Amino acid sequence: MNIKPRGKQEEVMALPAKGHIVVLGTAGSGKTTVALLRAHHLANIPNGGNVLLVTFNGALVKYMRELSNNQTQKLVVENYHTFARGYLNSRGKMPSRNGIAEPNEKEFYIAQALDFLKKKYPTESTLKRSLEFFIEEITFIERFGFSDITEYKEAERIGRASANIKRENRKWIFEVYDRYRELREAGGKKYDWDDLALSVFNELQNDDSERRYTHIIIDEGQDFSPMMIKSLVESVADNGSLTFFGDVAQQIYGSRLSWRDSGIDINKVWRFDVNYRNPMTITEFAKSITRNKYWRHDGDMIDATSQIAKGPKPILIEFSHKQHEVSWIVDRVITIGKASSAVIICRNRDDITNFLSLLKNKGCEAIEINKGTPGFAHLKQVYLTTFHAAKGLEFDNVFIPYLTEDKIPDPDMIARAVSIEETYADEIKLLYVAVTRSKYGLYMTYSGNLSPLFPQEPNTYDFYYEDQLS
Ligand SMILES: Nc1ncnc2c1ncn2[C@@H]1O[C@H](COP(=O)(O)OP(=O)(O)OP(=O)(O)O)[C@@H](O)[C@H]1O
Repeated sequence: MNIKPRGKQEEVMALPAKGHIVVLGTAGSGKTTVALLRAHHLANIPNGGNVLLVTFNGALVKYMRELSNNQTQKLVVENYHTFARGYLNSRGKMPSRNGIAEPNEKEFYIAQALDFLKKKYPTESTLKRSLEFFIEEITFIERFGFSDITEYKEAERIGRASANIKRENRKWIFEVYDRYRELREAGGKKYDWDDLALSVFNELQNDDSERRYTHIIIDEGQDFSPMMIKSLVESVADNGSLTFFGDVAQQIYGSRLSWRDSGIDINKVWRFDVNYRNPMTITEFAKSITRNKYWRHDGDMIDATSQIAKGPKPILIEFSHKQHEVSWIVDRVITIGKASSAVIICRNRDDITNFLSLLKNKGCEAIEINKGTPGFAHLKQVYLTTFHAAKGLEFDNVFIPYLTEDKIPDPDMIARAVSIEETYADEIKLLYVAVTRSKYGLYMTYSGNLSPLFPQEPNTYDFYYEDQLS
């Protein structure tokens, strides 16, 4: 990485290797870059300790490992769950067979717990709420790590499901949670993916041995639950440092969770507001997404400026048939992918599979990005990815197909939604993440009715009907 930190990036690089640091930065402002540079800097301190650079998803771990090809032995790059499993295993607290309940198993045990309590208290109305309601609220309890009903009842920042539940009725939800854990443990699953962090935290409290990491750096921190961050704070050696990088505008997992609830001890927040990736045209378009009525505002959001003045305006194309839309994207992405990196970002895996086979029929071996993809994103090549896995990555050209009302927001998410409004607010952030992946061109297409999440400001993009295309 031959990047010279500039402005506030340089100031953060120069901060002492002790204590807690929080950096909030807009898309493309160099959070991942400075996270990597600082990780290397800390790992190279003579006689210094080990450094953990931790992020949320597997694809980004691969990307960061690729960027830091001169990994030193003292620097470990991994995702939170790998860290958590490894730590619990080192303490003899991870069953030899996988002891973590997958989301479908979690749903199964919560449904059982709910049935049990409904039978026990047949007239209690709180217990008549939907299964989705209980899954969402139990996940919230786990991510905050409330260890008893009193803590949960007193919590000010409440989960969105419980927002319309009287405080005295939260005890019913907690009872379902207790029963869920009993049933899950009886089924051989000591943890689920959302309460792993609480177990790590509790274990660390009883662990007097020397900490493995002197410094921990968190990238994409906005998607870490408060309990995950608390456990990382606890994992750092006393003489060490914790540096948190995040962007609330890109919070696509666990909304309503805030790093401010996670025990990070700071007196100053650093703000990166210069975008080094997106041309000004894309930055302006991304800002228009945040002015959509479905966007949920947050005081930690950064008002961005772009470092790159020149670039084409984003393009939106309406097609009369989906078939035409797909053919246009396939032809166009193959042409563009010969001279630059080009990605098609889809809402779900089925669409990716379809594009992969259509591209293959035309002799193009596109790469699907997932946690196993080795080194990518900067090659002249066609890529495919989901909105979620695109997080943190960048490409010269980005294609986003199927921007129709029946696809975005995702109908499955709407069907399971406890609150439609909140689901819209979550889904619109996915669109924001996707558009800000582009270093140059941004092509968006649809056939049918345009998604309500698309910005209502036609001056921020160029619009074409398919018959206007050359
Ligand atoms: N000081 C700099 N000089 C030149 N290029 C930079 C600088 N800082 C960052 N960049 C470039 O800007 C782009 C965005 O950086 P990076 O991916 O680190 O941003 P980010 O804040 O993590 O973005 P996001 O949150 O959107 O994933 C990268 O191509 C990076 O190389």
